[in-house]
Amino acid sequence: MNHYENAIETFGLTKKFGDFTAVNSVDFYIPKGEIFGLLGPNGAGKTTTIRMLCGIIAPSEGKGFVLGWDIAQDAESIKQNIGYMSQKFSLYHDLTCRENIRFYASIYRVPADEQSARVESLIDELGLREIANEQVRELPGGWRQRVALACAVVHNPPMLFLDEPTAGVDPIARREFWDFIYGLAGQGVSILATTHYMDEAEFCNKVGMMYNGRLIKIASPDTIKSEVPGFLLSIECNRPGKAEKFLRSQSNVLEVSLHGAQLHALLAKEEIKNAILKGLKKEGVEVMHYEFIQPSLEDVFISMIEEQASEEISE
Ligand SMILES: Nc1ncnc2c1ncn2[C@@H]1O[C@H](COP(=O)(O)OP(=O)(O)OP(=O)(O)O)[C@@H](O)[C@H]1O
Repeated sequence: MNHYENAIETFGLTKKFGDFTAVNSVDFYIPKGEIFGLLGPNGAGKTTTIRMLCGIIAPSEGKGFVLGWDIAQDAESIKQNIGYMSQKFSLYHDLTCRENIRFYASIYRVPADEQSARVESLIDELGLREIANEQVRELPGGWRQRVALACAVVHNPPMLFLDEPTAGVDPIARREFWDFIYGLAGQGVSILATTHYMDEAEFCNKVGMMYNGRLIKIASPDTIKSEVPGFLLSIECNRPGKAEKFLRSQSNVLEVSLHGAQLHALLAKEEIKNAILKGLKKEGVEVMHYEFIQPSLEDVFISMIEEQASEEISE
């Protein structure tokens, strides 16, 4: 095994498809044993970044190192030493859950006399015992996701790539999934996971926000939260539509969004709250409840994208 400090390092990593730049000069690193979350809307370039790092497609420009190996030269060594769970879990539907895991154990050259023990221990760790003999085609998405995870880690890879591993999976299964991933990181496994779910970013040591092929921000989830420009006031009222219109007309209100029956207003200053509440009353809006809330990563991401878009317009 190579000597390395960072499981991943990239320098100006870029992928062009014809004239289109899918990944634009991305720089980041993942220290050994850390979880890095790549967040961003569809088409941001997350999967393309992973494919380059796994040695599946070649970068157009820039450099990337995985477990100390150069992605341009050592793709085969990388492939043998990573786990990769792609969006379309690559499972064999006519094989059982156990047969799928066993199959991947042979592909990844787990020694023959260790295969059974490893497969059975993963079946237990991931709670797959009751469906171990069922064909994958019979299983709902949440189970398939666990089987795919077992296949991706069967050879104990020190680096794991997870591309939207929990898409379409219910919140309890997502939580269990992340508990397992956390355990792996605790054993020194480094992890790169992409997700659309902002709440999942909170399981990560660092989060990279990707948009239009660029990594627009890298920070810890807490840092990102603390960087939100303003104070987020949540308002519950009887006429949300009218309240929204009023709030949008106020220059001190930076953003307004509707979340079910609640309005979120991002105030430039904390002290304008009273004037806002008075203004709503004057408009005939009855406020039942209000409170300042901690912005979610989604709130922060939206404001970063807006900032980025306005920078691009002014360039
Ligand atoms: N082989 C390809 N040829 C041409 N364009 C491609 C190719 N692969 C990806 N793209 C384009 O590159 C952009 C980035 O795609 P990518 O799949 O990396 O995004 P993503 O952030 O992973 O989004 P998603 O969550 O939808 O997978 C998209 O506009 C996509 O259409």
